[in-house]
Amino acid sequence: MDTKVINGNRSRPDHPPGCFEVVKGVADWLLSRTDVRPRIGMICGTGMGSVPGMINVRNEFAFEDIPHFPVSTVKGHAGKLILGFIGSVPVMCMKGRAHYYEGYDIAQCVLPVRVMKECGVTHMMISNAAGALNENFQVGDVMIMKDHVNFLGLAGVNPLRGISDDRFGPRFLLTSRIYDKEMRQMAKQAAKELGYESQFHEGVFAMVGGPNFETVAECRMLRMMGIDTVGMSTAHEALAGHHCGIKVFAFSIVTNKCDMEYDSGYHISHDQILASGFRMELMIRMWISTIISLLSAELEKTKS
Ligand SMILES: O=P(O)(O)O[C@@H]1C[C@H](O)[C@@H](CO)O1
Ligand code: HPA
Repeated sequence: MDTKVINGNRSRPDHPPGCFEVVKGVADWLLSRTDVRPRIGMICGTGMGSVPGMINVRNEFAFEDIPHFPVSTVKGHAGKLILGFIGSVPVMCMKGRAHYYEGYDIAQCVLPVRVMKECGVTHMMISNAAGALNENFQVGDVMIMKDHVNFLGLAGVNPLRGISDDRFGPRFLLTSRIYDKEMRQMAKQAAKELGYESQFHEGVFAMVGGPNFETVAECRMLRMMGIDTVGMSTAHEALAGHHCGIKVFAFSIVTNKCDMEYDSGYHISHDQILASGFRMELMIRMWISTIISLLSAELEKTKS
């Protein structure tokens, strides 16, 4: 049997999903098919669908055509990986994502993030659609993440679980500064410059496993815990990005309020969430474009 030792750990036979050799192989596969050397990686969830339209596209791949890439089965998630430029900034952009609730192993869910790192990405922008727990948030608002509660991670459904490979990052990771302060500042500055300030907040996101929406008791618990928005993605991607040294920025697009009252008759559906996200696409596009202009000066400084 082919077993080998990585970091003092005896690995399982063959390559476990998302191990370094697989990630490197996928990155090499992509880099041999494009001349783009991306610096910014983007994961576009619901409501960020117009952002890929800003890209001067050089190459586009369907997720299903990329070896080992998890394929999205959710309506509204196109499942395309785009390489190109926004202005002069080389980007690698996922139009849609695969979620843990679709049945993937958590390591498979973050494979694209690790591939981004191996392709040269230094900064990452992640978005999701989320329900608002904070009473001051309205549908159509945006919440910049300053922190998260990763319920899956806390329960051990963690992409850092398993054999520790230093080529990704350390065994024991400090996560108290997971969301990059400079990028958060740029995002707030961009919202101010565009006159969007009243719709933008900073707060704490909670990732739950989904795919069901939360019960009233769960929503009340989350609010009591000081959580502002809740959704079914992002925290594991942010964790994997931070682990491998990428500067991470993430935000929630508030597509609905959470149901806090029994027998309220309030209804949440994926189609409503898609419609709310769609209404915000123009604003998000302008905002992301402004953040990227602000970021491009910093990227110039660290060009290799
Ligand atoms: O990929 P995101 O997190 O934006 O997708 C949202 C959250 C759930 O996956 C689903 C619920 O409607 O859409
Ligand atoms: N809960 C969980 N995930 C979500 C929600 C929600 O209310 N809205 C959009 N994604």
